[in-house]
Amino acid sequence: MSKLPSFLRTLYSKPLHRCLLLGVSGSGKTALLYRMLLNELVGSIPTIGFNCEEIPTGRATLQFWDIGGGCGTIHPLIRHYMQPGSHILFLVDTAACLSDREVLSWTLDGLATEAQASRDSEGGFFGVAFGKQDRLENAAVDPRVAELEKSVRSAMETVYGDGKKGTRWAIYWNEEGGGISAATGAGLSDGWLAREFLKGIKAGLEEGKKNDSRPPMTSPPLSPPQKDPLDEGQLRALIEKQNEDDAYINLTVDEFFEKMESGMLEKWDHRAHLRAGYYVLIEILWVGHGLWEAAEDFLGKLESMLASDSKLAEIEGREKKFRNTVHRTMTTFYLHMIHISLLDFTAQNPSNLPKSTDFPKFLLSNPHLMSSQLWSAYYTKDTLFSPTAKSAWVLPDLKPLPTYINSVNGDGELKKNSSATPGHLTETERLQRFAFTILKHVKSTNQRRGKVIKDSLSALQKHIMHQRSKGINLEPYSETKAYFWIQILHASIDSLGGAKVIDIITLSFPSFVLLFPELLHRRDKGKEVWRPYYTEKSWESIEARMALVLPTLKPLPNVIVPPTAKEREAAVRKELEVRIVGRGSGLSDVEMMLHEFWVVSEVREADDVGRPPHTHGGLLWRIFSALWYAKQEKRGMGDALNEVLVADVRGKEPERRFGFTEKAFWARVVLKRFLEFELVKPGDVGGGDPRGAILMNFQSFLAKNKELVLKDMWQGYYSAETWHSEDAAVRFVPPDLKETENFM
Ligand SMILES: Nc1nc2c(ncn2[C@@H]2O[C@H](COP(=O)(O)OP(=O)(O)OP(=O)(O)O)[C@@H](O)[C@H]2O)c(=O)[nH]1
Ligand SMILES: [Mg+2]
Repeated sequence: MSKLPSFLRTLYSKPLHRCLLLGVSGSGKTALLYRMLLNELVGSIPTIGFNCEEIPTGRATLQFWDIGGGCGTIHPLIRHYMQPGSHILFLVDTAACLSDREVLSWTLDGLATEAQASRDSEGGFFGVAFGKQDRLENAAVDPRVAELEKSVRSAMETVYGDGKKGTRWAIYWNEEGGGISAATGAGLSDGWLAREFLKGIKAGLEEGKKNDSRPPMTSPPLSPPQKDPLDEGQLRALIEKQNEDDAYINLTVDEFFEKMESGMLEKWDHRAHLRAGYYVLIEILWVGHGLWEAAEDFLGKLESMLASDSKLAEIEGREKKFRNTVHRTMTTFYLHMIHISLLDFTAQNPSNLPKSTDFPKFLLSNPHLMSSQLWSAYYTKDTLFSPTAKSAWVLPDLKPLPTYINSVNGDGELKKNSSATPGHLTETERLQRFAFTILKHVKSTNQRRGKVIKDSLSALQKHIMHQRSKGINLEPYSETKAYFWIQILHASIDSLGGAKVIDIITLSFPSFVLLFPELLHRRDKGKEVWRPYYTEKSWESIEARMALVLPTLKPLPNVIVPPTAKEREAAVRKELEVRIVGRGSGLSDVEMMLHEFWVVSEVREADDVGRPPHTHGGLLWRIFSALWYAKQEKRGMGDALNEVLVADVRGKEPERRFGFTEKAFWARVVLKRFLEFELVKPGDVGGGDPRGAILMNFQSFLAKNKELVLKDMWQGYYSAETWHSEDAAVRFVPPDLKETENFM
């Protein structure tokens, strides 16, 4: 049986309503949220960043986003947490509003601003809750209470008009139930407020349906997807029939694409789409790339096909044969579905990597792909056919994409040891990893090879001396040995040669090793590789340690025998394994040292005044220095972080752009560690340049939290599909692999 039903079965899940919890700073948002969730009063520290919790209510789930800070400071951020249709629950600190005119005016201003913003951005329902009522005395007879309610009501009417109460907004007092209070739990621990708020959301939805002229008030309710007219058996029968008269089965992949790009395919039907996707993906797997490159490749070919067709149609004076347009989300979606089926197919056929001629067999074991309605379980029509989804990759709005991990063990759990450091390494392996990391760095950053090598060698020397001084048993540093491996690996990489080679930038070391087993894999061999070039005496000499000593027997090789097909296949398999299990390769101390060294030197060399961060190191630095200043100036760290988040969400092209989710992720990761970090030297903010002091602290911060230098850390929390989506670029999308709290 195929896996199809496992992810087509769960078509109907509970509706999830996205709700923002707003209110002035200290109004009790966090206390309210956790009273609803845990029925406890949680400690009272101001929220830095945000909390996100799901409160099951009736037959729906309310997903609350509690964003730290008052409306004034966070207002510019709100849109990054909001989606069209997000609902808002605005919390009023009732007691403070009565006793403090300033709080009252902040509250009313904030309320008016957020209500207007919600209206303007097609927001959903807007509720106002009067909290901290345990602090009121004689509320029923206090004229100030009535006065407060009147002001709130009139602010809401100003925004929504007076006829809209109940379907667009509501206020919550809970007079009969004893008020609302996170301290006593009134109105919260029994779920009253959540139920009332959900009622409002639903009333708003009903109203929205009745009145079509108004934009929808919520994320589209989960409607049953359109059913494919064909069931699994029928799909299978269709595939079998098409497999029999498959006109393209004898073409090589290149021939097929040539036909496609020149507009010469007989038809461009669903099967042809799947075939092209399958071919693109198997080629991409060989190179060591993934879905993103596959999507680019596919769309490029599609564009050529459409262009050729138009040209031919014009010349021949006929109608165009292909009517499709380029649709990025649709393409990426199907490629994703083919990709996970392909990984599965690969796992089930361990003897060979999938080939182009396996296409009929592949389809037959994944008949669901043949359904042209497959998308409808994941996307509403409105979302999938929006202009944004056509031009950018947009996440599904009905339910998350299935992942390969899900389809294997159903719970999305990554294997535990995914970031484990490798076991004991020989001196030779350490040097090989050192060399490999440097060469990858040179290739991916386009920096000057000579300078990178020189700097890295001196960093290695320091590192080894430092380790040895701590009593760790390592061979002394040897410039000649380190350089020797750089040279050997460089020649090996060059031997990979021309087009469609494995891309070493994405390759992990354990996979790379399999390409050159004779040189790198077998420990004893690796140990002796220097023998043809150096005499033992010169190899082990003191001079060879201090400086590069040229080979005494023969020059170092420039050419290395390229890997055989079998070796390449072994490497690709290993890499797939690494990717399927998450980043399974682990890094040694030497590799970690290099990454840390590069981050620090980049920050030290950059003149970053007012420049948006465009590298990972730059982003870390920006977040760290914001926190450092906040601490020195005794300002709120939450506000400082919020400023980093709203600033330069998009840096200048063509520099690297950071999406909002990416920045928020790193902000939280850095913050958590910053709170546990003791500043080495506070420095003097008042006079002079504090940069030196920050830099010193930054360096020792990184030394204590080395994992921060790994810019792929997000892979433990997010799927690549989510991380690279347009949604993640413009607003905060929570992790889809691990819970948020794990990194906070
Ligand atoms: N008496 C009383 N105190 C409350 C209530 N809710 C919250 N508090 C207190 O009010 C203070 C602020 O509460 P928080 O929940 O941290 O406020 P917040 O709105 O999340 O604040 P920020 O995260 O800074 O935006 C804390 O000292 C809470 O213990 C309540 O219902 N009654
Ligand atoms: Mg809070």
